Amino acid sequence: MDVKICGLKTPDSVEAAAAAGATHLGFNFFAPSPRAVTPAEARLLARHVPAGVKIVALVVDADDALLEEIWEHLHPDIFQLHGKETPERVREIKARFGVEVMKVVRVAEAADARSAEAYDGVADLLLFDAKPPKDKDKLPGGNGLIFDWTALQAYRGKTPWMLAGGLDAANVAEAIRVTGTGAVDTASGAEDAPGVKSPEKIRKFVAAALGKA
Ligand SMILES: O=C(O)c1ccccc1NCC(=O)[C@H](O)[C@H](O)COP(=O)(O)O
Repeated sequence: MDVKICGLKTPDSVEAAAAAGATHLGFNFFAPSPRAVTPAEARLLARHVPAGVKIVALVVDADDALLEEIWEHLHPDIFQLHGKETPERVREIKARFGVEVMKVVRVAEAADARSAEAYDGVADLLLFDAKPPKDKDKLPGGNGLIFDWTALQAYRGKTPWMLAGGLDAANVAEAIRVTGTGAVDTASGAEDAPGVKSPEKIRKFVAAALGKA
């Protein structure tokens, strides 16, 4: 089981996630987010990431200048594209950096899951997440919202995928059972407050995802 902890901002939380057995650690470069870090900060945090654990750089409709800056500081294993990036933009980013790309697809119903098939042969990985609320002051992700997991039964694509959206230690085992996913991700489900990770909640989330709770 792959387990990603997203929106890490401190060495302690990076170390807690890696020690718990997380396979992917996410740094968030969307400036308005309470989880945002700068590329320079991420470079320092990355020193606490053990070999073999994948570094994921989360961006939202990032321009080339930001992607370059992140690339120079961090050399992430994966760019997580959490905006409205088209298949063409995904292809462009892959060609430019030669890096894996995980495209986020927001799901509320079966048609949303099917729309992900447009990224087949383009994205290396998909991340199915909940649609954000319509209010303008809400973030495009990391809102701790669950979606109807059964909508994913409609997905017929070939691209491997990860599940996100309101997952926490209490519901992740059920999410895995219902969807059959082999990869899960949380941001707010391992926090005491937006942007404040809890080492205890991180440990509990990873243990529950790995069936060790
Ligand atoms: O976390 C944010 O603040 C954020 C801002 C803008 C786009 C995406 C964002 N977060 C996404 C994630 O951290 C996760 O990959 C995932 O979607 C889970 O979020 P959550 O529902 O909080 O567990």
